[in-house]
This record gives sequence, structure tokens and C-alpha cells, in this order.
Amino acid sequence: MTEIRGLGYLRIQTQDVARWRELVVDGLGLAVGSGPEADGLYLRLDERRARLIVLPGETDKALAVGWEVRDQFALQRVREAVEKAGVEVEVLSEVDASYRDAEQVIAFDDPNGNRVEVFFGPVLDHSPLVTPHGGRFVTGDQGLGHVVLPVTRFDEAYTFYTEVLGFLPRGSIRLGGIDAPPPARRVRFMGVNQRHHSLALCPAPPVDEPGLVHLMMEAETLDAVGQALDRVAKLGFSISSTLGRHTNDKMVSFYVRAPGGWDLEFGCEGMLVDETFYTAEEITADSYWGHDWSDSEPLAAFTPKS
Ligand SMILES: Cc1ccc(O)c(O)c1CC[C@@H]1C(=O)CC[C@]2(C)C(=O)CC[C@@H]12
Ligand SMILES: [Fe+2]
Repeated sequence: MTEIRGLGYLRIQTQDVARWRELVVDGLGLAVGSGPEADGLYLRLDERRARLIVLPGETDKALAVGWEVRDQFALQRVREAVEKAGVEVEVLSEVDASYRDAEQVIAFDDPNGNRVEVFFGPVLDHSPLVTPHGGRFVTGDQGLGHVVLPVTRFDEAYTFYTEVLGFLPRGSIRLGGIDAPPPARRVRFMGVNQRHHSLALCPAPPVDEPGLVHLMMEAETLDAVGQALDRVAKLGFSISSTLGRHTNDKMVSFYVRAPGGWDLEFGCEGMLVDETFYTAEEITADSYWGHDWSDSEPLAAFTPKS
């Protein structure tokens, strides 16, 4: 079993923090928290100080995906496994860990060059969670949500996440459908808790800045998802995919394009996996209904280097 308990946080950099704020606070209804950078935007979904951290910068990119482990002993085991795989691990200073609102943090690059941070001891904020539209989020044992990463060296990345970090395979979907000529290219889903997937890897061409495909956050109710959809559309954000229900995690969601060229997926009603009975399946449609992507701009992650 993996040491990783869930998706802890996502830290990104953007040229337009103000527009990000409109999207995630005014639109999706996340609560504004606080953190070390005065001009940073710290978003709360629960009792953690920050789950999504948006920092100002010269370019739009993902800075780090933060994965949570139980304690210092688990963190040590992850460190040993990563080093044994020949990957250099940085142990962050106490100052750098506290900047991330954790007791201890290690950092390394995955085979695709995405920054991975693994931490224990997240700092809590016990002040009431004041969300702008009264929404509540599904986190807790299921973590922040899921991230989908674009990967160039797919097999290496999949081996790293499953065999080194211990993510559990939670099925796949073939790009181009089951009748596409071989070799099959698959999006692969992986989980570490009852959330169907906390991570998915999507085959992608090489690009200048390592980015994301999307971050999914889960609301407690369908009405909260529908109301968020109305608000983001009214705020002028482009809806990458219409509302639909996925066939694997049964989630009802929509996707909205964030500044930086990747998407936020906002959903509800995700299923809970019971590992006692679960086997990894291949889905042949991404959704039972909805999820019309036909009006969406291509993702930055799928737009190759010039
Ligand atoms: C198929 C699926 C199941 C559950 C999810 O949470 C989920 O995001 C998806 C979609 C995965 C995938 C993607 O994210 C990038 C764009 C993709 C490749 C598509 O164009 C269809 C499937 C999409
Ligand atoms: Fe997703």
C-alpha cells in the first residue's frame, strides 16, 4: 500500500491573480484564506490553511503538487523509495516547510519534470470557513480533489507514480476509443484513498512550461455545481466542457478554462471506492451524458513547442 493519503495542495503561478480570484472565489465559491506571500491568493475549502495557492509571477505554470502522508515515518519511507529509484530528493528547510503550511516537506521532480512535494503535518485554520456563496466541499479523507498531469514520457511517469510512490491503478480510457489502431494510448487514473482518482496521467506532446490538464474540486451538492456553472459563465470564463456524468467515478461535473490555459473541473457525487472489492476497469466512454468538449480551446499542455 502507498504511504500517500491524499492530494494535499496545489500551488500555481499566474500572471493574473485578480482573474484567478474572480474564477475561484466569485465563480466557484472557494473561501479566501491567508498565507505568507502578501500578494498571493490562498484558497480554503476546509480546515486547512490553504488547499489551492495562487502566486503572482511572470508566467502561468504549476509550481508543485503536494501529496500528504501520515507522519514523519511515512515521509521517511517515501524519501527512501524515491532515492532508491535514483531520483534526487530535496528536504526542505523548516522555513520552506512552514511557507507550505506543513511540518516537513520533501521535494523532487517526476519523470516528466513536474515538481512533486510530499509532506506531513498540515497546519490548520480553525476560523469558520466563510465561503462567498455558502458552498461546502468534499475533502477530508478524500483529499483536495484530483489533478490530471500531461505527460510526455508516459510509461516512465506511470511506473514512477505506481511502483515508486505506490499509487493504485484505478482504470483507464483509451484515447481515440477502443477501435483506434495500436499502440493504445491511455489516460490512466490512480487513487490513494476512497476518492476514485486523486491523479490521472494523460499522454501529451512536449511543451515549454510543464502544466496541468486540470484540477478537480468537489462540491457537496449538485445545486452548488450548477450555481457555480451559472456564475463562471456570467463572469465571462469559457466553459471547456458542459455538465456531464463520468462513467468511472460517477461524478457530475463541468470544466472551466482558467487563466494559464488549463481547466478546473468542478463536480459532485463522486463515488467512494472500497478497495476490498475494487478492480481496475477500462471505460469506453468518458461520460454517460454531457461533457461536450466541442467548443473548447486546445489546452496549453496539448499545444506543442513551436
Ligand atoms: C474520462 C474522465 C473521467 C474522470 C475524470 O475526472 C476526467 O477528468 C475524465 C476526463 C479525462 C480527459 C482529460 O482530462 C483531458 C481531456 C480528455 C482527454 C478528453 O478530451 C476526453 C477525456 C479527457
Ligand atoms: Fe477529472
